[in-house]
Order: sequence, then C-alpha cells, then structure tokens
Amino acid sequence: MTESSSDKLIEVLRKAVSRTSMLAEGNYPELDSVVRQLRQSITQGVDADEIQKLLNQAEPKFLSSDKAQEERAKLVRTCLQNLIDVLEKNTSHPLPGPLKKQLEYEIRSKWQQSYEWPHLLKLFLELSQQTFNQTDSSHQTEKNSLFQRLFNRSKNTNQAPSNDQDIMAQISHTLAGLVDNLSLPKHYHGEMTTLKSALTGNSNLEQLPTLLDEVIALVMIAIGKTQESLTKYLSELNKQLASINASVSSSYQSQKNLSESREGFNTKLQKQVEETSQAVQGANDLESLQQLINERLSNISSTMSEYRSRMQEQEKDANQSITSLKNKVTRMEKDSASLRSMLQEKLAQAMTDSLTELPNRTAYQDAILPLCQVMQKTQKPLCLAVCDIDFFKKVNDTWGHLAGDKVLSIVPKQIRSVLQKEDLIFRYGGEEFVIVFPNTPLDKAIEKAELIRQTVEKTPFNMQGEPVSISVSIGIAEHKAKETPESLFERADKQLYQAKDSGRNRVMAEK
Ligand SMILES: Nc1nc2c(ncn2[C@@H]2O[C@H](COP(=O)(O)OP(=O)(O)OP(=O)(O)O)[C@@H](O)[C@H]2O)c(=O)[nH]1
Repeated sequence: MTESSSDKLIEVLRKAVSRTSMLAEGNYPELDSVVRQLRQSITQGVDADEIQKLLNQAEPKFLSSDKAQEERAKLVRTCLQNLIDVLEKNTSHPLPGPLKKQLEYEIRSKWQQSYEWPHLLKLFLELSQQTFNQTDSSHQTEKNSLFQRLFNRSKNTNQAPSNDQDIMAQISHTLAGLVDNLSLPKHYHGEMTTLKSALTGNSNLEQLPTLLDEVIALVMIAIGKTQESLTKYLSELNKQLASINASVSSSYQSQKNLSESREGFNTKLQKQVEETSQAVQGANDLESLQQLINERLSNISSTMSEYRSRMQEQEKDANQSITSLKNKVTRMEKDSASLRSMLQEKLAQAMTDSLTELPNRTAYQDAILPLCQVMQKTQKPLCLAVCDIDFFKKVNDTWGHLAGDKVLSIVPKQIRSVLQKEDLIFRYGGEEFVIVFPNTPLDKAIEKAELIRQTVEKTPFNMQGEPVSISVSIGIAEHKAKETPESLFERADKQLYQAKDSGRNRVMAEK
C-alpha cells in the first residue's frame, strides 16, 4: 500500500469509528465513557499504543454488553411466543391462520433486531383484533367474550368471566417481564416503574390495548437510538443549510457594496472632471492654468488609487466568501449523498426477506396496485399465482428447522429459473410465495404455473442422506377490470385451497 493510500485508509477508518461510536453511545450506560474516550482519542489523533490500551480496557465491557443484548432479545422472543400461546390456548376458536403464520415467521426471523420489536408487538395486537372479529362473526353466544370487550368496547358491563381475567393476568405478566427487560435511559425509569405496576396483577382485559400501546411506546424509546441519530444527522444538515444561506447573503452584500462604491467613484470622478473643465475655462494665464490642472489631476489620481485599493479589498472578501460557500456546498452534497444511500439501504432491507433474498410481503403490497393499474390502462392481462409448499410442517418436524430453511431458500430459486424476466416473485410469508405474471392471459399463466410445479417436483432434495421430494400447490386468478388487488389475491388464494383440498401438488385456476 502506498503511503498516501494508507493515510486515506486511516482517515476513512477514523471517520467510521467516530460515527459508529456516536451510534453506540447511549445504548449501554457502562460503555458510554469508554466509547466517548475512544472517539476523542481517535479524532485527536493519539498514537496507536494509547488506543490499543483503551481497547484492552474496554474489551470485557463490549463482550458483556453483547451478551446482555442477546439475552434481552431472547427474552423478547420468548415473551412474544408466550403471548401467542396465551391467546391460542384460551380462545375457543383457531387464531387467524395467515396472520399467525406471518407473526411466527417474523418472530423467528427478526427477534434479534431490536428495531423490529415494536412492529412485532403491533402484529400481536392485530392478531388479537382479528381473533375477536372472527369469533364475533361466527359465534353470537360469545358476545361478552374477551375480545368483544377489548376491542369493541361493548356497553355491556357484565362482570368478566374468570377465564378472561386469567388470560389478562398471563398477558400482563408476560408484558411486565418484557418491560423489565428493556434498557432505558435513566429519566424513563419512573415511567417504566409505573407501567410495570399497572401491568402486574392486572386482570382488567379492557385495559390491554392501552397498556400494549404504552409498552410499544417504551420499546420504541429503548431502541430509538438509530432514529435519534438520524434526526441529529438531519439537524446537522439543516445547520449547514442555514450557514450556506448566511454566506449567500453576505456574498450578495459584498456585491452590493462593490456596485455602490463603483457608483460613488463615477459620481466623484465626473464631478472632478466638470470642476476641472470649468476652472480651465475661467483661467486667465498659463501659469495659474498649469497649477490648477496639476492640482485637479492629483485629485483625480488619488481618487482613482483610493478606489482601486477599495475594490481590491472587496474583491478579496467576495472571493473568500465564494470559496467558503463552495466548500460548504461540497460538504453538504457529500453528507446528503451518504444519508441518501443509508436510507436507500434501510429501505431495501425493509423490503427484502433475509432467508430467500426475495422481495417480501411489504414489497408485494407496494408493487401490486400500480402493476394492476398499468395493465388495466394498457388493456393487457395480468395473472396472480399463490404458491405454497406442501406438507412443509412435516419437513420441519422430521428434519428440523434448518432443513426447512434450506428448502425455503432452494424452492424460490427453482421457481425463478423458469420464470420470464418480467414475472415477479415475492415471499408472502412462511412457505407461501406470490408470483405476478404481467402481460399474461390466464391459459398462459396456467402453463407457466404447471412448469413451476413440475420443476419443484423434479428438484432432488436430500435430508440427512435421504432423498426427499417436495411439491407445491398453486392457485391462479386473472385480474378483472377495476378489481382491487385484495380481491384478486383472495380469488387466487381460494384456488390454492382447492388445490390443497384436491390432494396437493397441483395447479388450479378460476375458469
Ligand atoms: N423452517 C421454517 N419453517 C417455517 C418458516 N415459516 C413458516 N414455517 C413453518 O411452516 C409450517 C407451515 O405449516 P402449515 O401451515 O401447517 O402447512 P403445511 O404443513 O405446509 O401443510 P399444507 O400447506 O396444508 O400442505 C409451520 O410449521 C411454520 O412454523 C421459516 O421461515 N422457516
């Protein structure tokens, strides 16, 4: 490595350490002073030995904070699973399948990312609401059941059955455990204690949505560091904009001063020339004329040199302010480019499923409406296929989750290998994929789906040395004029259920 490229590398690393340490600060109080010291030493450019000494001292603290974070995440995962269990065991109806599946899948794939915790809790709240809606529509006898009173807030003030009280006691006990586990800044400890005591022993079901909201708010505070740093970053950019604005006004002011002094100079010079010409006309002898002209010329020359030096000074000022303006704009451009790429990266992460690397359900929901609209406008057909791996639970139960994950990552690759460039595939949740065939009529989509089915069926899977065959069932529907994406999905999903009911490993379409 040349000296200049190693200098550059050191500079980049210095910056990276300094920014990362800013993000880390505030997460673990016991690490804060070390992180701050490290940043200061690095920005002040102290020598390597000193930084090494600091790192040696900090090592055990870094390790213990890593462990604490992992423990915390495990507890959150267990808590979320317990919440689903409480719901499942205590209601007389099955929980809404797709949402439960989605929540379980998201818990499995996201529990380690603390910024996903509020989202997981919100999904649990949604699951509870859907459970109630389902219960309500099918069983009038349960009018005063848990979820009716929870989410519909029925006016009926009957005493809650003791079963409901038990459920709430279990849910609040789990939530209190979760709150206890949060790492919050000191000034939130009061709120945390209040919420914990509101949860402990609480058997009033009607308070669950409010309490859950409060838990989510505290979780967001506990993990809100990234947001905070983003806000700081934006406010820094804002400050830079303000300072650019100030520079622009000062540069405008110096331009204004320049033109004012030019005007002043012109008037003064004109006046001196006029006075000279009048004096020349009024002079009666050569000697006095010579003296007068000398006097006037020296006046004009001193006015001109005064003007020249003033102009030079002002020009220097203007140049300086233009240079500083240019530097500020360059710095701001760099900062906003890095912010933009950071946001794009975050957006891409939020839209991609980490196991299969396919665009996820959120990406599907963003894409489907505009796709339907374009196809409708151009009067071209669009078909949607919902594809689900058959007996996937058996794969997990027989060969374990890792083997299940392997199947989940291979199947979409096989599907993709027979798709055309314009076809789109998404992981909708669990072992379910959605495939969009733009510009494709129903009979053609059925052919494509049949090819997908055969390809998966022929793919050799091997579990612990045993050959295993995997198959998929597929339901298809063609988009109708003015139909919503939800209704299109529902029709395709219905076909999928028929394919499952008719024995699986088949394609069914609405004819
Ligand atoms: N390994 C693994 N399992 C998952 C993942 N997502 C969902 N599952 C599991 O997939 C299974 C789906 O099971 P079911 O919905 O009963 O469906 P199935 O066994 O495929 O049966 P049919 O769809 O009726 O053919 C559940 O056991 C989920 O826990 C994942 O990301 N990895």
